[in-house]
Amino acid sequence: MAENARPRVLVTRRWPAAVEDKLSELYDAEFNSEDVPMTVEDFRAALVAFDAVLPTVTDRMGPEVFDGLVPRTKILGNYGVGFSHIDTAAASRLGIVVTNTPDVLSDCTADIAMTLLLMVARRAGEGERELRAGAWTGWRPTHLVGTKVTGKVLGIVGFGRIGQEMARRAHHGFGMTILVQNRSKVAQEVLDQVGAVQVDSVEALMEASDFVSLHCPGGAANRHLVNADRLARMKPGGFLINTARGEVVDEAALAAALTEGRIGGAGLDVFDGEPRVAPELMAAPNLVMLPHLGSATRETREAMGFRVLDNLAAFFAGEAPPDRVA
Ligand SMILES: NC(=O)C1=CN([C@@H]2O[C@H](COP(=O)(O)OP(=O)(O)OC[C@H]3O[C@@H](n4cnc5c(N)ncnc54)[C@H](O)[C@@H]3O)[C@@H](O)[C@H]2O)C=CC1
Ligand SMILES: O=C(O)C(=O)CO
Repeated sequence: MAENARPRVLVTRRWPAAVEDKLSELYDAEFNSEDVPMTVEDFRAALVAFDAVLPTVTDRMGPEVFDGLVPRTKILGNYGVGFSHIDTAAASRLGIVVTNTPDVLSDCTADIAMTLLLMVARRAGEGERELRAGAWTGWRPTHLVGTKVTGKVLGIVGFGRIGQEMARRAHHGFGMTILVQNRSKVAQEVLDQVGAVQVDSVEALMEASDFVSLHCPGGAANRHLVNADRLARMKPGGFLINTARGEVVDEAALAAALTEGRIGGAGLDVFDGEPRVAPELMAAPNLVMLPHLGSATRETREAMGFRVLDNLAAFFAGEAPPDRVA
């Protein structure tokens, strides 16, 4: 970069206007005006042309994006907390720093997990569809009878920032008993805030919970963490909620469990290979699906953008970016 030249920054999707304005003010910023996911070739070209590239969850940055490059890019400022779409080891080998946007989206993502839990338990999607179809014949004691949420057991897989927010909502708002399964031991005082008990296996959690909500990262390590065997361990009538990543659940096994009525229902905000949704899921009963809305509030989407800006500012000032993940 020539001395005093502003860093060249590429934003891979459209961002909230306030953040784009700030980026244009501070950097030589370029936006993907068509707002469609970039290809591998687009990324390879970007990595040799820009000082910073700001990708997001729809950008698959696998090894083929980085292979054999001599990049100009020094930082990938991911817009989002999950970064399993980026081959961080390949980026690091090329000396590229990777950052994410934690915390600012935890509330809203937990809200969507709670929304899915309530919607599927109380058959809200079915009810709305029936009413809009003009098929509602009136109140009756046996109409769209769902499952009570208050006082039930919620099992949380992945007790990090979002998992803990989910537990707060469920425990303090709905009197739920919280079980936790986490990769590492959770501090007792953190469990005590929501009266939670940590169990030592996913199996134990599935067997003891009325509702299971997934809040771990995606990626190869957690692919099909919820598989046919673990689904079979759920209580008959139990519910599965996934706002983590699509690949965490074996979707074919989930669709079978729903279709055969082995579990009560499921709520999904994320899908393996999204935006494609597996036909088996489309056909499955007792399933509420949302198009990856976890962080989709005006306030949060702006905060995510400004969090990326904080990381860029620190990086280009020669300081450690606060949210460095690789
Ligand atoms: N639906 C949506 O729009 C959104 C989805 N997400 C997803 O939520 C994930 C979690 O975000 P945060 O809570 O901020 O991350 P975090 O890093 O604070 O928490 C993740 C937790 O999962 C645990 N974990 C990892 N693998 C595990 C396993 N196999 N079994 C049990 N626990 C495991 C970790 O130890 C950690 O405590 C993100 O990685 C992303 O994939 C995040 C934001 C929005
Ligand atoms: O931040 C993430 O990981 C998302 O999935 C979108 O906010």
